[in-house]
Amino acid sequence: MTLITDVRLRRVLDSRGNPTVEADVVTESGGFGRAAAPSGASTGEYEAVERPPTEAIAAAREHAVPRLVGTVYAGNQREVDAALHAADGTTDFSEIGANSAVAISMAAAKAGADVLGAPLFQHLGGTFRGENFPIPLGNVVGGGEHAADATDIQEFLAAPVGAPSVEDAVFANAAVHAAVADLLSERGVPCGKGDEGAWAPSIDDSEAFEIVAEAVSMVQDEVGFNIGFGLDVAGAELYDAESETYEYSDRSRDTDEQIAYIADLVEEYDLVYVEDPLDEDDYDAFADLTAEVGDQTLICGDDLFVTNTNRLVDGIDRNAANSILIKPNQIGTLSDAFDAIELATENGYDSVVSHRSGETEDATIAHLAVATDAPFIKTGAVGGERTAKLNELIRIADDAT
Ligand SMILES: C=C(OP(=O)(O)O)C(=O)O
Ligand SMILES: [Mg+2]
Repeated sequence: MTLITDVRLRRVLDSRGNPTVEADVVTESGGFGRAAAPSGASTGEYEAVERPPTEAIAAAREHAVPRLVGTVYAGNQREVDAALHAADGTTDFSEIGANSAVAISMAAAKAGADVLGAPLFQHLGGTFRGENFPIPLGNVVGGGEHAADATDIQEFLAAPVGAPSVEDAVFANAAVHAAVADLLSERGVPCGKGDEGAWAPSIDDSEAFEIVAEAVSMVQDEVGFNIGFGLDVAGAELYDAESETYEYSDRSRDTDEQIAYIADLVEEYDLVYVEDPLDEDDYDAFADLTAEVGDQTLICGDDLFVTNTNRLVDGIDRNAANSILIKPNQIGTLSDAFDAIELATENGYDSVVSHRSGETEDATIAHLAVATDAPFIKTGAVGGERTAKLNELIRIADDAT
């Protein structure tokens, strides 16, 4: 019943107004799935390759579609993803593009769920999934590669760790986002939003820390549960390999100073989450920081691990980080993303399923997080392409998908 009978690919718009790949998968019995690839701006050096959409679509039509249609069952995700790898023939999807691969992989999963008449999370995770929900990390202030003239640190994230339900958590993040706007306005700071909907004021990091800490504490008092906050430093974007320093607007830090700086921030703001505090090549520095503060906070590898089990094995061997960001398009298929989550879980690393800065209304990651029992999801706080995922989580909790 889930035999794939058609795969259609097209260019659609992403949230930055750039073209991206959308895939439709149709099965023998009329099952249908549609999914679109997201796209990063602060991409890791070791990510699978995103090709220009027109090229990715042409290559996938030539190499992948003939291998899937009439041969592969959408209900068998491993088979779909193995066919995508075989069609591509490289280790990094540089032939058909990770954007074509991930769009097809996710669309096939949805077509498989459609035939079964099961919600996507249940098709992917099994019948006993759907009881636990990830804590949403929502960025409320940001800069780095996501906004010009804003903070050096890429993302300041609300983390409603004490929320009694996913719905409460989602609304708490939106309330922190709104509280930040009020505080900025009180200070007379004008601002627009960055790529992910976070406020992007022209302030330095220390002022952002003050404002976010205050906003979090205000909302925490209102809602009566614990809200922490976290960061995505996007350290690789700050790191200058030539001088071996992290370049902030007001100063440079060498690696030891960067480790000490982050450890101080964890202490001072009781941070519950720190993503990519260090350069993507520096496992040793990640290990040093994890040894120092890893019992107090999550140290998460995004550009460090790029959802890749080979890189995660290296991290586990060296005790670098204690958490991994999971972005399906960094690795190209849902099966590979699943393998990364499984390996992480087996080794005590928490998984954080994540959006990209360039997104669409696709909500697959909400289902992926529930299917894998991931403890966290990072998908923004406001904005249509972000709320697509947050609202889907609320619907899953309400049994309404
Ligand atoms: C979501 C992120 O940004 P991008 O998609 O630009 O890599 C991130 O760095 O975690
Ligand atoms: Mg990141």
